Amino acid sequence: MNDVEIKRVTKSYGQVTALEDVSLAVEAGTTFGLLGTNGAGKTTLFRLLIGHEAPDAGAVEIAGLPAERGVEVRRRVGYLPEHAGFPPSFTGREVLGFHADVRGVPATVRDERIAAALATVGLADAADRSVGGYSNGMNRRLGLATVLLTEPQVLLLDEPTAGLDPMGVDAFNRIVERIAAETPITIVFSSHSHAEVERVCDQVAILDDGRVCAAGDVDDLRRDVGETVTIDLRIGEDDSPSAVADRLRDAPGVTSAEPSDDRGLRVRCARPDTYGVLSMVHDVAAVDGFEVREPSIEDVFREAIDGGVSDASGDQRVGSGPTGGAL
Ligand SMILES: Nc1ncnc2c1ncn2[C@@H]1O[C@H](COP(=O)(O)OP(=O)(O)OP(=O)(O)O)[C@@H](O)[C@H]1O
Repeated sequence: MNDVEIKRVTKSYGQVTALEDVSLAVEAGTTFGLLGTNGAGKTTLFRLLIGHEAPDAGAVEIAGLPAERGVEVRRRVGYLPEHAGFPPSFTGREVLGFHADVRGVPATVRDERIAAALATVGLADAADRSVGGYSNGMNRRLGLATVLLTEPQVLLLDEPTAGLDPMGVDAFNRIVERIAAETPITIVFSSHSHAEVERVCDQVAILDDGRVCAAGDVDDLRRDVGETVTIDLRIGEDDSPSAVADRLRDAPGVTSAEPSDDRGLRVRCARPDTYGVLSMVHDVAAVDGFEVREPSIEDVFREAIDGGVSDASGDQRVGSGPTGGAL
């Protein structure tokens, strides 16, 4: 059973097409990552899912309801927008009390739900402090607590860790992972970070300029590009990475070869050709060091943005443009 069904959705704001012919399905119980650069259309997709806006074309269903039935949808779906803020003089517990009332949490379970939400996000000890004194990370965790109060079927988290320091990102993501493991909730989680999506999500869709350019199981997508490895080399001072890249680019098995900085060279090649490529570099330049990297979601993203197309069925066409690092 799918908790999210987006069928051929298009949404424009004046001349700007925010989403174009987007189709996605999220199976119940999945943690689904929406990965995309600034302006890719992630927030627009969330706004359509929660029924704050309607698509120009296509259909959106969530938690078994058409998204246009906004009030009913919001009883089943918890939406944490990108910039959720709270009155600084309120305590964490008061913020949650306010949200419990607004969201119609029954009085009989109100205090119990608030205590459970505080415990889940690790704020029980800070519950009676005013949120003006909370760190950024604590504020985000309080935001997460507000959307847990109704025990939703689906959680929509729009870039919940944007702007947090690595410790804050880690703390937030550990909570999301625990919720995903211990409850049947379906989670849709948007991010700019490949590493984060790879860690937290089972499924991913990569959005670029309003279009889905790859989607599917995180492991399957990684396997699709799994025959390509990335070799990061440090080239000795007497040689030029761009000259070495020029010589390698057309060599057998090499997908791409680009200087990565004034001494760095990044080569992508078919796994069986790794040794041959390293030998070729050694033949033409002094190498101070190298690292061979297995494929990651970042590689999937680059393939997709460079022109490849993939979908959840595993049907993939891989692009061959430069590996420019889109994020
Ligand atoms: N209300 C609006 N009016 C006009 N243009 C809009 C509006 N909302 C979004 N857009 C445009 O639609 C496109 C998609 O925006 P959206 O906010 O959905 O992207 P995003 O992936 O969430 O970006 P970010 O990572 O920066 O939050 C952008 O070009 C944006 O400028």
